[in-house]
Order: sequence, then structure tokens, then C-alpha cells
Amino acid sequence: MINKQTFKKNFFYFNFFYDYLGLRLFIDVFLSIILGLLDGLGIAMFIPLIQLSLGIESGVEVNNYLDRFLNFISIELSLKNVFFLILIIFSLKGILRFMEITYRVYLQQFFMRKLRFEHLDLFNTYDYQKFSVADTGRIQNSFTGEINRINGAYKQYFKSLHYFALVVVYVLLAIRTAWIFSLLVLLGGLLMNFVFSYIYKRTKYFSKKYTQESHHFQGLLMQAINHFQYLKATGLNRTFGKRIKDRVKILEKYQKKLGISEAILSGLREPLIIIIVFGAIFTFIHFSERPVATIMLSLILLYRAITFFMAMQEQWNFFLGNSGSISNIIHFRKELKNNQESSGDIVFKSFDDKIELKAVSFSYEKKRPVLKDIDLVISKNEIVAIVGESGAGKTTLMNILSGIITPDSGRFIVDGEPMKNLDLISFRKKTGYIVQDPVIFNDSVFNNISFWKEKNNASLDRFWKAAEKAAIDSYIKSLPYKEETLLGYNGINISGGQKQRFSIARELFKETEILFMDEATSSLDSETENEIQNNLISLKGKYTMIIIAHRLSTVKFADKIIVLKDGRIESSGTYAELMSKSKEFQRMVRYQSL
Ligand SMILES: Nc1ncnc2c1ncn2[C@@H]1O[C@H](COP(=O)(O)OP(=O)(O)OP(=O)(O)O)[C@@H](O)[C@H]1O
Repeated sequence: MINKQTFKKNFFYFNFFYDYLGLRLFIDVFLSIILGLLDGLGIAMFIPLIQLSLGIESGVEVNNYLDRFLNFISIELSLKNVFFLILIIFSLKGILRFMEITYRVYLQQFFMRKLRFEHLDLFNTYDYQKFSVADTGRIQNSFTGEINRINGAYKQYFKSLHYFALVVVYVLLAIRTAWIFSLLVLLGGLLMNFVFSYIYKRTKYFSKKYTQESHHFQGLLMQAINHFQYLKATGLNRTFGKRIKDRVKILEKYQKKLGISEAILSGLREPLIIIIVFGAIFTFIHFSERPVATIMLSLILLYRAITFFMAMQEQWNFFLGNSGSISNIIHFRKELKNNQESSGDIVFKSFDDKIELKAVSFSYEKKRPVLKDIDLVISKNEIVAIVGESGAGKTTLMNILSGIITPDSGRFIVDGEPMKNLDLISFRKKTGYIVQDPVIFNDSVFNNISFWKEKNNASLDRFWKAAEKAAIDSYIKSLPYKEETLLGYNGINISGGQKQRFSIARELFKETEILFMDEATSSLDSETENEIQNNLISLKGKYTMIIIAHRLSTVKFADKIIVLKDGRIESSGTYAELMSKSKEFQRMVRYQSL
């Protein structure tokens, strides 16, 4: 039943597609209408064709129209001419159908590309702070499974629209030939919609549920992959696996319900249609004095209309089965748009002087400040180590310095320019970030370091220089396929120390000027630790390095050490200075818990 809300809802979907396709959408609908008209005309021509071939005088109106039309183009009404006219109409229809399908393929690609690119771009500028509390399962699912479902929804929506256009054309042609009979059938069709609207509602409801469950499922799956090593080693993978399986069962439940709705629709459709058509024929015979023969053409046209109506309903129900994805993606897009990071427009060409924090404070939650009144100066090519107990605010401070979170108050200035005025993309080109568990991509050594740069003499040269600076060159040379050797998923085949060196090499390849590094807390063997220390020492004076330090060996060679305690700078200075003035630092050194 088409009420106001249904209309608004349907218009809502139309709007969604219109946002991406604009007027192109109408071209598609227009082509469908023309196709319907041509098909209807072609079919209508069969009656005069049969009548002419049997030599029967026509009592059907269309024949008169045809007669007039042929007269108009000065062609005689003959079997041969009608036959050729039918041939021309259907050939034209064939050409148009080809154009329509090709155009639709183009539209679909255009739509999907626009949808994917738009969301990827929005995701790239998504605020880190908002991301850190977002549901990653939902993000992942929206980009993969849900986008595919939208692809399905798109096809089904347009097929429904196409069939709808055909239904309208056939119904109008049928009404033109026998209006009472056609209206009777239409009335029956409307009644049929009452039954179907209930099933549509169910389908939409289960579609939404299915989307929600897919988010949960993807979230769990991602965690099972990311924490594979831990889950396996602790045997918790079985319990975790059971949780995933439970989600699969719930997903299956909704899939089954969607399938049943489809089955009910398919099963009911034909018997209902037969009842309607027969009902209309009997009513017509009962109340009209005209012979049944006069409704024959109308019956053929209505039969076509009903066939397309059935196809439309089928596609519409499929569409509704996927419609949850459209609501989800609209919601997802809104969330991404509302949480974009803000960037200035002054291009950061190079780091020349110093980074300053003046009275900077920050809190994740209201009334629980994590950083309080931070004053800090980091000069070019200095090595600054941040130390402090767990939860003191070291990572938060580093995230502020690297520009991925913004202070609530105070000033953050780079080379005399407030950070908020700087263009973040150009700033990040000059900064490198080595996280505690360094990131390794499931690809070759070369691609891991060069980040998929085209391989040529210049990039290879740069690659080996970066590898040398990060002291990973001799290891690469010892690998079976050298720089083309594949590193496993998240570097599963290499040690923690090697991962870190690959990560450093990647940042150095980028021609970074400021290096942020969250030192690995996990114990490295003393040989690797020594090697990493030597690497860092060899970079001293060439790069500005800000390191969250967990090791004495690192802080010893730092130019400045910042001691954080409860979100404040307790003291700062060189190792020797702090040993004489900072109680907190002395305590940390005593317990070696940097
Ligand atoms: N996304 C977040 N939302 C809310 N609170 C957070 C968030 N991230 C960190 N915190 C809180 O902020 C405080 C400082 O955390 P931070 O990670 O900066 O400390 P840290 O010194 O780096 O600790 P660790 O050495 O354990 O990594 C902690 O109390 C932590 O619980």
C-alpha cells in the first residue's frame, strides 16, 4: 500500500542514488520507458497481423490506429507491411536494449567508484581521536560486505525502476484498449499489495538486523586475525572461535528469515495473479455486454504488465533485503563527515627550527585531564626521550606532537607557526612514526620500505640507503630473494628487532625530518638492543627524534629527557642533570622502569 511514509521512504532511496548519479538516473528511466513503448507497440501489432493473415475484419481499436498511422506515412495496410513494421520495431528495441544495458553497466561502475572513493577520502581525513573510540568492525564491514550489498541493492533498485516503467507503459496501453477490464485487474493488483506490504516490512527489518550482525561478525573476525598469536598460544582461540561461530549462527538466522520472505513472495505471486485475472474476466463477462474477444489485446498487454509487475516485486523485495546497507552507509558517511580532522593551509616545506608546546592541556573525558600545562621546546635534530610510569600520558603527548590529536588548550607551534594553521598532509610528509609493534605489510621487502614506489635505479638506490641507515641492509642481502622476499602477514616471519628496523627504514626512505618512535617495551635480546641503539646513535644529529623510551640505554644518549608524572612534566634535562635533580627519575632508574 502506498502511503505517505512509503513514498517518503522510496523517495529517500531515490535521493540517495540521485546524490551520486544526478540526471544520469533519468536517462536510465527514460530509456526504460521508450523500450516499454516499443515492446508494447510490437506486441499490439500481432493482433492486426493475425487478423490480416486470417482475413478477418478488425473490431479492435489498435488496428484503426495502425490503419491511420500507415496512411499517415503513406504505406498500405498489408500483411507484408505489418510484418516489416514489427521487424523494425523489434530491431529498434534490440538496439535500445543494448544501449540501456551498456549504459547501466557504466552507471553502476560510476556509482560504485564514487561511493568507494568518497568514503575512502572521508576515512583518510577521519579524526584519530574519534577513530580510537569507533567500532572498527563496523568500519571494516561498511567498506567490504556492506559496499557489496549496496552494489546488489543498486542493481535491484534500477531493475525495479525499469520494470516499473514497463508496467506503467503496458497498463496505459491496456487501459487504452479495454479500460473497464484493465481497471478491474489493477484494483486486484492493489489488493494484492496489501498482502505484500507486510512481507516487505519484514524483509526490511531483517535486512537491518543482518547489517548490524555483520558488523559484530567482522569486528570479531578482525580481532581473531590481529591477535592470532596470542589467542593461539593461550588456547583462547577456541573460546574466541566459539563466539565467532555464535555470530555466524545469528547471521544465518537473519539470512534464513530473508530467504523465507522471498520464498513466501514467490510462492504467493502466481496463484494471486491468476485469481485476480480470472476474477476480472468473470466480472467483465457478468457486467459487460461486449464479447470477450474485445478484451483479448488488453489481456495480452496486461499479461505482460503482470509479468513485469511480478519481476518488479521480486527485485523490490531483493532490494529491500539489501536496503539495510543503504541506511548503514548513510549513517556511516554522516559519522565520517561529522568527525573530520581540521587542517590549516600553510604548506610545511621543511622543519628548520623548533617545536614548542606552551601551557598545553588535554583530556579524553571531561574533568579527567591527561596532560596538564605542558611547556616544552624541541629543537631541530635533537633527540628527546619521554619517560614516565604507565598511564603518565607519554603516548598522548606524542600524539599531540605528531598532530594526530589536538590540545584542548595552550599553544602548539612549529617553526613559529601555530600547528592549526599548517597543512597536515605536508606536515606528515616530513614526519615518521614508529609504533611499539611496528607495522609490516604482507608484501615484499622493497614494497614494505619504499611503500610501493615504482622500482627503478633511483628508487632502488634510495631503498638501499634507507636500509643501510636502519642497519637492515645485510639482513636483506642474506634473504633468498633479497629485496623481493615476501614478509608474512604483519611480519610473522621476522623478529621484533627486525620489524623495528624495517619500520625505521620505511620512515627514512620517506625522507622524514622528524621521527616519532614508541620504543618497544617487549624485551629484545641484548644483541638486537645494542644494534638498535647503534642505529639510533648513528641517526643522531641528522634527524629530530622524539622517543617514548622504556630503556636506560636509549635515554642515556638523548639530548633531553622529559619526565612525565600524572600528566605534568616533573622535570627535564640530560641524563646527568636528571640524576642529580629529579627524584622521580632517580626512582625510575633505580627500578629500571622507564
Ligand atoms: N582513547 C582514550 N580514551 C580515554 N582515555 C584514554 C585514551 N587513551 C588513553 N587514555 C587515558 O589517558 C591516560 C594516559 O594514557 P597514555 O596512553 O598517554 O599513557 P602512557 O604514559 O603512554 O602509558 P603506557 O606507558 O602504559 O602506554 C591513561 O589514564 C589512559 O587510560
